Amino acid sequence: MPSRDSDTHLSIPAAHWYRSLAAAGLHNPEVHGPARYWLQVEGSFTRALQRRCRRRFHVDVRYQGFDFPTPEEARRLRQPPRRYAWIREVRLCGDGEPWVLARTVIPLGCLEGPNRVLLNLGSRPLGAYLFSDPHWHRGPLETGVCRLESPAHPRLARRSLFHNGADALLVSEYLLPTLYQSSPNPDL
Ligand SMILES: C=C(O[C@@H]1C=C(C(=O)O)C=C[C@H]1O)C(=O)O
Repeated sequence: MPSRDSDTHLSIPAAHWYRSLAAAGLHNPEVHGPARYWLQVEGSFTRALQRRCRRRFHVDVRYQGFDFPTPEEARRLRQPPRRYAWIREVRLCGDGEPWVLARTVIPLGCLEGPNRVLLNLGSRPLGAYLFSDPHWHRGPLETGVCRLESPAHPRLARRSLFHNGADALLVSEYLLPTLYQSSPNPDL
């Protein structure tokens, strides 16, 4: 997937998506290692990362604007190809270090009424909005196996649709190895 980031190991990689962790594990057994906690953690991912921080959590917005989703994203969202969506790419950083790269595709239908606020999130985490509004419901998590580009590059990812009535947006989170290689579980 093309990414706007010039820092190559911090750019969003191409990934294959699997409906279950077990299916992804056949392609990369690393899903059963320390990353597993992060691939499966329920509730807001932002909250889980904040619990892992010693000092400060912040969202570093790398890109946001209207653009075309990839063909695979459009299929997952059941959108016709080449229809504009609001696309947001961020780094989720803990204690000053990037831990996760996230890409969110928000079809135009999700941006009506009060959800127009999604256009102006800035560095406020998307999860804080989605999990505070009872109209949004998360669908099942998928596990992504990324194309390997360098040792510091994300190798594993997770994504899910968030539904609001007939509308849905797609949130994909790519784990940087620094997140799970030092301390796999925030409760440890
Ligand atoms: C969906 C969530 O929101 C997080 C915040 C994001 C953002 O601000 O763009 C992107 C991905 C998420 O990990 C969450 O916290 O679960």
